[in-house]
Amino acid sequence: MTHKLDRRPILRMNGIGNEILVLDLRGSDIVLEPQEARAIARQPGLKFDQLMVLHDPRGEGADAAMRIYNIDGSLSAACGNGTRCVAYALARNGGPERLLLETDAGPVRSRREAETVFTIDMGRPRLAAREIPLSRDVADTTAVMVEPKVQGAPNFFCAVNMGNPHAVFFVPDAAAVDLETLGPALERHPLFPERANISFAQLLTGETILLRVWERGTGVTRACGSAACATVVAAARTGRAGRKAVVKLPGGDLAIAWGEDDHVLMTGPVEFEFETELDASMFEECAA
Ligand SMILES: N[C@H](CCC[C@H](N)C(=O)O)C(=O)O
Repeated sequence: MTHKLDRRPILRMNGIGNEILVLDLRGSDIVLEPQEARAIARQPGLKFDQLMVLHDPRGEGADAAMRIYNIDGSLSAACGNGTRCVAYALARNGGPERLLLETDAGPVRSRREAETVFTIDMGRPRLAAREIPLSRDVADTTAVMVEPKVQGAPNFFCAVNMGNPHAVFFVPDAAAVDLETLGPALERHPLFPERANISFAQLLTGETILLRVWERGTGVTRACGSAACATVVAAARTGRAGRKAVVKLPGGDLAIAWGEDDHVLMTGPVEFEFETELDASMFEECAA
């Protein structure tokens, strides 16, 4: 049996514990179906939080276009940790140290800071209710009321779109939050027509924030880069912290800076784990 993805190399990496696969399909017109992404996630050692697939760019000067799959096969237009992994994947073996990547949320730039440390320009946060998107037209997205209420959840959150939708709840003790229960209930709350990534943030100092995240389409992860960006934007908008902060996630730290030009920069490390190949047998169930 043959399959369009047979013998395609795939890299397994992580960005501070966010489990990432990178699949470079440039030079082909192959598009991965959601069920094929889910089939890859079922392979031993290939379970991922996000699968970053590279395609030929549409525009001049861009290095690649990215399609980003969650473990449930749904697509996200942004993934900070995965974008650092892509930057490493293309820079290794003497490739470019600066990239321009196309996403459905607009262009994203990366630059190498050290062997395995990269800064990603995640672009401008979008803050209007229809841009998050929220299903209610609230004027102030810094304090959106959870209505209908969710038992055990705080009543208010700050909404930020970083290319993907985020709800940030500030709590006194992030470790005490029941993420497995509140995460799914809030991800699919009627306020979010496209679902949302759900963050619980605890201010440690004016420039250090502890963060735990339930990711849309994936669940609990050890880190989420776009959520770290959304959290610093939310903290700055509400006067809780400055525009530069270190966000401490279960898998490690990210340095976030919301610049005067409105762009959010995220700096952090990546770890290369292994390279392997896809093979046709992985997709047998998809064909059935
Ligand atoms: N882990 C990613 C975000 C994944 C977001 C995805 N779960 C969605 O928006 O559907 C990050 O580092 O930014």
